[in-house]
Amino acid sequence: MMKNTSKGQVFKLRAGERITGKWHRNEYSIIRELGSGATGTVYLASGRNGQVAVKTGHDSMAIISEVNVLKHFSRVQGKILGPSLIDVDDFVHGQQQIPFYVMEFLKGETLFQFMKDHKPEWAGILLVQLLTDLQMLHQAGWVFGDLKPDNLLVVGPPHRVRWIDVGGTTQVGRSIKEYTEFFDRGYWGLGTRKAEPSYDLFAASMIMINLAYPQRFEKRKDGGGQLKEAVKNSSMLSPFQSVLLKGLYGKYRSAEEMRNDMVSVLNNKGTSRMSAPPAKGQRTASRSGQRVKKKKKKRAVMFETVLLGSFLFIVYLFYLVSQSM
Ligand SMILES: Nc1ncnc2c1ncn2[C@@H]1O[C@H](COP(=O)(O)OP(=O)(O)OP(=O)(O)O)[C@@H](O)[C@H]1O
Repeated sequence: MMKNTSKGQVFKLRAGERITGKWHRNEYSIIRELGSGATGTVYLASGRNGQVAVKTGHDSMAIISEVNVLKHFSRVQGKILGPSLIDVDDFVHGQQQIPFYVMEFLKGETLFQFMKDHKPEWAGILLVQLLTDLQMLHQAGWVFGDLKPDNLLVVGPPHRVRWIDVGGTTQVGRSIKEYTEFFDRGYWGLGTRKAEPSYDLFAASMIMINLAYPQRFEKRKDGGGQLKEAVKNSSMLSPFQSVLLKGLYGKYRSAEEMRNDMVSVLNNKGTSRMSAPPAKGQRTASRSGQRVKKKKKKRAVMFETVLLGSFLFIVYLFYLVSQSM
């Protein structure tokens, strides 16, 4: 099913309203709306143990299906991939019984907000984190499906990409349940809509393309060639070209393979910059020339120090990522 963009919501809860679960009797006080989509609306609310995200819907089957996916996520190798599930219940609103579930509130920024304040290298680091989680999900027999920036948040520090909206998660081998054209390899003529790891890896590459082209773009005749061109023409993406193109063309067998390639590119990027040749034309005989030379040298040392610092920071981040696995 292509994602329905019409926001068919039956009712809205207002700030300050309280809902009480019919079965578990837990009470939640609505703080504000976080967002809404085809299956329901998500609210920030306060519960007995602090802030939570409450998703209400009108279609109980869709809500149950999301709850089932969240339950599966919580069992994936003991690592929480999506927001953790806290409560599932119904509440009565007028004549209606409304299904809802309560999950961990992920306090974070969208990928676009985050990238505005951070260096382009961060896109690569977030991709590495995403691929690490995808590897676990795939190993557990699931494919994320509707992978796109809207379904990701960056929490922290330490900064970490987390998934939200697990509605599109599909068991390996089935047909992708939900997709968004720009991130769908079927739309670009680069593969089927069968749920397999390579489906998510295509979308992971497209997330990077979307970060470089926030306005997105329409497909032309040769979708594959067009994406290749888009990667080559972007200074943000071209260092990752080999990895992104392999992801787009379905050349990776696993998220782990793509992740390892991405880590190598990030490492090489750090070291090759540090070993860059010194600037030309520094040799002068005069004393003023010597001063210029000294200044340049000082600047070069500072530059190298900053680069070395950034490189060590990236290595430290990888260490944090591996610790959180
Ligand atoms: N656990 C959470 N923590 C913080 N914010 C959340 C959480 N879950 C959802 N949100 C916010 O609520 C918005 C709507 O979430 P929802 O899951 O309904 O996504 P959607 O794609 O808009 O909906 P649908 O799957 O129903 O089409 C998200 O874009 C996100 O900003």
